[in-house]
Amino acid sequence: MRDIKIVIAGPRGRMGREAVRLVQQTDNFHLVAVVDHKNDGGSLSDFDGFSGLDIPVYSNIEECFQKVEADVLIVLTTPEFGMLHTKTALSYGVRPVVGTTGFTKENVNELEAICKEKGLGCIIAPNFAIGAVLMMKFAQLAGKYFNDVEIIELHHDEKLDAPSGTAVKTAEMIAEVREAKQQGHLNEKETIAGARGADFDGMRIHSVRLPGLIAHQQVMFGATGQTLTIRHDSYNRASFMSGVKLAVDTVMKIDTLIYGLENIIE
Ligand SMILES: NC(=O)C1=CN([C@@H]2O[C@H](COP(=O)(O)OP(=O)(O)OC[C@H]3O[C@@H](n4cnc5c(N)ncnc54)[C@H](OP(=O)(O)O)[C@@H]3O)[C@@H](O)[C@H]2O)C=CC1
Ligand SMILES: O=C(O)C1=N[C@H](C(=O)O)C[C@H](O)C1
Repeated sequence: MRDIKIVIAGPRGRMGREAVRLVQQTDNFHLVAVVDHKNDGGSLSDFDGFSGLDIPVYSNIEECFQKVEADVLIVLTTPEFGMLHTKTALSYGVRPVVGTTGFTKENVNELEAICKEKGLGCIIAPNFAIGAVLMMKFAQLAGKYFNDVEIIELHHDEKLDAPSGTAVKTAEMIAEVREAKQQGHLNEKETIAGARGADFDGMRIHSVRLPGLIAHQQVMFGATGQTLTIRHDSYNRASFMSGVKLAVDTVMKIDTLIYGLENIIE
């Protein structure tokens, strides 16, 4: 297995901390730097929970790639910075593995064009958990047979984007196969704005935010006399790490952009 030199953006975050652990535990992965907008210089070991990790810290991603040779950037920052970090990595010939959510269709298209032009791999994964990827695939299968669907995503209350990247991806995948339909009663009216959730191609997406939750989603289908519910729960962030590992290994072997782990799992 070839050695892969990795930079992580957002190392002090909930996902970033897990990713640092993953890289440390994987023989052919080597953490060469981290990008942390609030800290510049010094070492990752200066921060709580990273003792012994003598890894350089850069606040400026451009400076990071000018000084450090890297193969892959793992992007685990906030929706506001995800696009900037991904584009910067590509401009330095570094392959991005993007966990950050909140990308628009236009963002994905723009990145796809850059990857094509440069012949570089990039993976954007709205959800790295294998169970969540299966939940989306199963929901897509069900969407061929049921055209009434409501997606209910439930997350911790520190989450910045709504709906979740997973919910949007699920809706996109269902929309590829579902017979178009505007759901609910033709004359339905919200007496409180937002009561019926977000409208994606006539499907509804509901976002629940509560302390105590991590990342959960159920996709409910309905037809005469029956419902079908497909549900996935992540109880911790370690649940995402086998997907991050798969994405890092895979991004080194591709020269285009892949949006969604369902496109790379066997
Ligand atoms: N694809 C997947 O499977 C998963 C994706 N996610 C997504 O990953 C992202 C991160 O989630 P999570 O870890 O929970 O969020 P956190 O808020 O815990 O972490 C984000 C981290 O990014 C840091 N940060 C913000 N801006 C910058 C910047 N410009 N440069 C460097 N670091 C920066 C923040 O620092 P500070 O707080 O100091 O500002 C923080 O440490 C979200 O978009 C989330 O939706 C989450 C879980 C799974
Ligand atoms: O912010 C999170 O926590 C998560 N974000 C991703 C999303 O928006 O779908 C993936 C997972 O649901 C956890």
